[in-house]
Amino acid sequence: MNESRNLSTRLLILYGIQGLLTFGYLVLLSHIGERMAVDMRKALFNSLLRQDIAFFDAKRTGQLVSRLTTDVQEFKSSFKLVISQGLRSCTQVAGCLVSLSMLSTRLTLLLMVATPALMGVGTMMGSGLRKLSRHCQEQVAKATGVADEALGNVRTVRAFAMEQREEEHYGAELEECRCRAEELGRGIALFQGLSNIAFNCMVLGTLFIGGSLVAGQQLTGGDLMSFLVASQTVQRSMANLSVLFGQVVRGLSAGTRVFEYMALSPCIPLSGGCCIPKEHLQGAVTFQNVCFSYPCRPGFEVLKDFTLTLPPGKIVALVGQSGGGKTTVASLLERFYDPTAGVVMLDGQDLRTLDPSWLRGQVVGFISQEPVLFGTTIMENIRFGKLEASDEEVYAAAREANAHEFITSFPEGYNTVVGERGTTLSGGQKQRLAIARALIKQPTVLILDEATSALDAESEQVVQEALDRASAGRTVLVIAHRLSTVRGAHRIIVMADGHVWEAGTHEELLKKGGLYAELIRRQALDAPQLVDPPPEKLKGPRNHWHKS
Ligand SMILES: Nc1ncnc2c1ncn2[C@@H]1O[C@H](COP(=O)(O)OP(=O)(O)OP(=O)(O)O)[C@@H](O)[C@H]1O
Repeated sequence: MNESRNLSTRLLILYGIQGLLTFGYLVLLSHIGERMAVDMRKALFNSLLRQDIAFFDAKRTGQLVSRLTTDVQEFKSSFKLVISQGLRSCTQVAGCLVSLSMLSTRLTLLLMVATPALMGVGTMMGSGLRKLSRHCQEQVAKATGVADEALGNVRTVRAFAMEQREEEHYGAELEECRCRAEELGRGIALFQGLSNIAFNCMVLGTLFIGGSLVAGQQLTGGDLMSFLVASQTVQRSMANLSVLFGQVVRGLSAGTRVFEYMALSPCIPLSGGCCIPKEHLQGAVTFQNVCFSYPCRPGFEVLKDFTLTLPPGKIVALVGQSGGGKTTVASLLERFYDPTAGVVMLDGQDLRTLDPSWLRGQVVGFISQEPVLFGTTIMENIRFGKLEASDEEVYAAAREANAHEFITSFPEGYNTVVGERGTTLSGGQKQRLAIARALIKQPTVLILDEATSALDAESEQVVQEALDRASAGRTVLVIAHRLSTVRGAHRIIVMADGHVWEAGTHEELLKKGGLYAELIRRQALDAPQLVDPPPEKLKGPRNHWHKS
């Protein structure tokens, strides 16, 4: 009794220590794992936000979001499993190998020859499994992309009654996911089945060789039994490791996918380069012999030897056929892309030498046809143009954009939440918020890309008033489809075939009788009243950009 009481007390103390250590390691593991996941997500998100626009042209949002969520989660789970189960199994294997060598060196040596050979085969199978796992995760990301697109554009899906098609599309992608996951499952099953056979053969081998050693009196029967028990612990731990292996494979390929994007460095950095002091900034823009192809379509030249000057404080209109490259010109001016040849200059300085953050944040204001707002308050949406803007500056920008009145008519005023992408606002209201957001940074150069073309006549007039006000004293590039909206521009540039076809004022171009005159004639056929509008119509919403 004394002896067992003694042993029991020691065991009890050991159990206590084990409980405490288990608690400690799990707390530590969760602390490290969660921090690691947060750090990875932050680093990946930072890296994604810094990528070139060309990168986003080639990727689907769902795939990127899947890397931020599923892949990081998978990597974290594997990391935790490897540390908890993996470390335990490895320690057990190492401890038992010491016991085994003390029982019989010869048997242990045999075991140690067989084990690396088996592990070599396992590693080869493992690399195949990793490939399968990567395909599987890519397919999951693809399916997520389909769901993301359908849910993000649910209004369009509903408007075209395409719910069933989207269901089928998503279902097909999920089926593909299932096939790949099952293939991976079969691979892992084969791997585990084979490893079980291998380990059982090793037990059999031990019994066979150990039996002959017992017969030759080189080993006692008791030692052989101890050897078997210890080698079975090794086997159990190895089996655990093989189960863990599947998880590690998934975790590693998830990690590879996350680190792949973290390691990417953009061609156009977010910042760095010089800034032109405000007092010297004039806003003269020059495109000199610019050639450009989108990186995702390298063989297709959108701009060919394109030369254009935007004089400071003047309004230049860019017109031409759809797909002619007008928006591309605006993208180059914002330095979303760099030209493949030629140079874009601001006040005589190559854009590539200027700080892109300064250029986009303080010099160029961009108002597009379909403004995108964030699902937050009106105040925050306007302040997106200049984070440090005071409330007064926000109100002033809203007034300038003809938006103050409608904002204050809402019960919550500037604190009204606009819904995801601004869905709770009308097109004209969204556009005016986008104008306020662009104006708050007091840009020197303003780009208006079909800013009023999505609006009805009434809201177009209100928005146009705001744009007229905003254009005063700024270098303005207006991109327009409807030629009637740009008659008053200081200069009209007609783009065709990727370069400037003709340029001049409305009157000069009409007199010339070239492409512009032809486009005017064609549009006039669609809307005859635009050819020669009566004087009072000139003040209407369809006649803007007068050289006032
Ligand atoms: N991100 C992109 N990646 C690849 N090609 C693009 C991309 N954006 C536009 N393009 C292609 O470049 C060409 C010019 O497009 P762009 O949008 O500049 O024309 P646009 O004159 O503004 O047309 P629209 O008047 O219809 O808006 C088109 O052929 C278009 O398919």
